[in-house]
Amino acid sequence: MLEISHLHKTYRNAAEPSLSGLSLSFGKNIIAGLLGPNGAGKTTTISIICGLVKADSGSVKVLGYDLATGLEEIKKLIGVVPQSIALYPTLTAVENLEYIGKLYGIGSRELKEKIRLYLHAFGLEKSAHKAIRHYSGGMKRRANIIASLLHAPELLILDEPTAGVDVQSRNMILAFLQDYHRQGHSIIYTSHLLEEAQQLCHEVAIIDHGQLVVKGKPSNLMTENSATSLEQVFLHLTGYSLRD
Ligand SMILES: Nc1ncnc2c1ncn2[C@@H]1O[C@H](COP(=O)(O)OP(=O)(O)OP(=O)(O)O)[C@@H](O)[C@H]1O
Repeated sequence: MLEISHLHKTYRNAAEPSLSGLSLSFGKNIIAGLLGPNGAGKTTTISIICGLVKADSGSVKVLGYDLATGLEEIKKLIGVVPQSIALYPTLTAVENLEYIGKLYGIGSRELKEKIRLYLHAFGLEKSAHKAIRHYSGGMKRRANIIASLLHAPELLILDEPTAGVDVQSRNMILAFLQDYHRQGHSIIYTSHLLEEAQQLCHEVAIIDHGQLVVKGKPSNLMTENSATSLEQVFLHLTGYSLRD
C-alpha cells in the first residue's frame, strides 16, 4: 500500500533536514505502525503522503499510484486523521460532517445515513447536535476520525489518534481500527504508545532522524533484539537520550 524511496525534506529556514533519505514500504491490507521519537519525521512523512507538504526529492507510491502524477487519485483513496482536531469548533458534529461529506460529493441521503451510523458507532449520537467546542478531548478525537471516514477510504492514515484520550475512548478507537481492517481496509498509524502499537500493528517501522531504523513484525523485532516488548526494542535502537 505504501512505497517510500529516498525521501528528503528540509523545511524552509530549518537548520537540519526532517527527512534524510527515508525509505520504507508496507504491504496491503495490514495495520502498520509508523513509530519514532519526537521529531523523528513521522508527521512530515504523513504530510508528504497526503500532499500537504512537498518533498525535496525521493518518490512515494500510495496504493499503486505515484504521488508525483497521481495525487488526485490518491486523495480519493485515502483518509487522513491529523494530530490536531480539524473540525469547526462552533459547528455541531452533524454540521461539520455534512460539510465535509459534501466536499467529497457524497449524496445527501447517503451522507445522512453514514453520519447517523458513524455517530452511533463512535458513541456520539447523543451529542450529535452539540457544538464541537463543548466536546471532551476524547469526543473530539472520535469525531475527528469520523470526518476522515465518510468517503470510505481504502487506506486510513492516523497521526496519534489515541494521544491524550481516556482509556474508554482509546479502547473504542482501537476496536474500530481493528474492525475497519477486518472489512478489508489498510491502516497506517503513528503513536508513542508502544504497548498499544505492539498489540495493534501487524508491522511497524521505527524511524529516527528522518531515516528508517528498522521495520518488521513486532514479534520478530522482539526476537531479533532479545527483547520482551516493543518498547525495549525501540529504546535499544533509538537510545535513551532526550530529544528536546
Ligand atoms: N513546518 C515546519 N517547519 C520547520 N521545521 C519543521 C516543521 N514541521 C516539522 N519540523 C521539524 O521537522 C522535524 C520532524 O518533525 P515531525 O513533526 O515530522 O516529527 P514527528 O516524528 O512527527 O514528531 P512528534 O512525535 O513530536 O510529533 C522536527 O525537527 C521538527 O521540528
